[in-house]
Amino acid sequence: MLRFLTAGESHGPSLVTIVEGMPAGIPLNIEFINARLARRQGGYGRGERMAIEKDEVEILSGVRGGFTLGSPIALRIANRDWANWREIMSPAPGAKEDRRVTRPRPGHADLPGGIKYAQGDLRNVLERASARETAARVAAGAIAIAFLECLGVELATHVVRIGPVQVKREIPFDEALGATASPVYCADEEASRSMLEAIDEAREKGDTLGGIFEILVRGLPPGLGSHVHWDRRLDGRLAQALMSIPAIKGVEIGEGFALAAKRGSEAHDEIGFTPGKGFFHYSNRAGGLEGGITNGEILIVRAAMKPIPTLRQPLRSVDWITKEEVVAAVERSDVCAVPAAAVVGEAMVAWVLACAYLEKFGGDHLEEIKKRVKEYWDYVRNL
Ligand SMILES: Cc1cc2nc3c(=O)[nH]c(=O)nc-3n(C[C@H](O)[C@H](O)[C@H](O)COP(=O)(O)O)c2cc1C
Ligand SMILES: C=C(O[C@@H]1CC(C(=O)O)=C[C@@H](OP(=O)(O)O)[C@H]1O)C(=O)O
Repeated sequence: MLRFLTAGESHGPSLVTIVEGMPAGIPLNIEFINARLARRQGGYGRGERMAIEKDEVEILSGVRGGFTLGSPIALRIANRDWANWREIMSPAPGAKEDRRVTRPRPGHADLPGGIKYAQGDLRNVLERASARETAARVAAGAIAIAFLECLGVELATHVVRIGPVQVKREIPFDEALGATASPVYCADEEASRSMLEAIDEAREKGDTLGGIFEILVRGLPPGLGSHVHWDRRLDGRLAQALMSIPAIKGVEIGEGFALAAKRGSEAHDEIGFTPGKGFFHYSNRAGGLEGGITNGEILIVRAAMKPIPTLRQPLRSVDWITKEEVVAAVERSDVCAVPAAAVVGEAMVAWVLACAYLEKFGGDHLEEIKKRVKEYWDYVRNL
């Protein structure tokens, strides 16, 4: 079984990831992971924290000579900001009473987390609820991407909405691959410019924006996931993985919510067959998944992110200790983090797909898995 755990507070010394169950023999180098960490830090609309951090991974175990060993892979990403928080975040006794966070921010874990974990200082909740943790996920996801690339799988991730600005046309896979050149990771030039303006306007007003990103995956065989049980359906697993990203509030597969308004005759993908290539669909409204199983078409997954909840013009709240009406705490914050969230989304989708591959094909060394995958493709193409 493939799994990963992360640990680390936003302003603690570092983030830690342990990846367990990754096969041996996957080529992996630090630059490959760091490039993805840098991409997560980027994207127009980020706040001052990203000027402090320069995320770089340290590989503590599980990789030798540029290849995974099959043993647990332990990764560490240092928090540079730790130097400024040493005293406040110290594990030693002696709470800093005067520095407590007591004005819960609407839209954050501050209040429900404070109630649940019975904390006098809401910082004890927000430190771990912070999306800083997603850097650790991107590091784990990079290993999953390295694995998938060896199996001929490609991922393209792009932003399709920021606040009121939506991309008005369908972006094909190869064009989506180029989205990283845009400051908002959007492949459409005109929409990209309007997105930048929308973010600037929100910043000027002390406001924030959300949006939608899309992940396309090419090269998946039909047959990953299963219809036989609720927790084996790949659509459900992808949705869970994406929804677990802070601030993600909706996930769509294929045409998703729009399908609800269509007639059946306009909603489904007719089936065709080419000898020597196998079955195909004439359209891909299902986004590559039917019955919780990949159907051989490009996987299309979208996720909607709500606007960043920390506002420079804060919303009403109630002091956690005195119960007086106050305005919410203002922490330094991003104005828009949809491009960054898209990178995290890509990592999570890659992770779920890596799990699905291992479940279907098994194997402990990459070459063993590649052989099984190739045999399966031969079967699929020659049906
Ligand atoms: C990459 C990324 C960056 C984020 N940056 C901020 C931020 O700077 N300020 C903030 O208040 N929320 C930020 N968030 C959102 C909060 O972490 C999130 O809304 C909060 O943890 C509550 O979780 P929920 O929205 O899933 O309910 C960010 C989310 C992501 C994915
Ligand atoms: C640190 C990251 O994002 C943070 C996510 C975040 C939140 O509340 O989720 C709040 C901000 O933290 P800070 O208050 O330290 O500026 C963001 O910068 C990161 O993405 O690496």
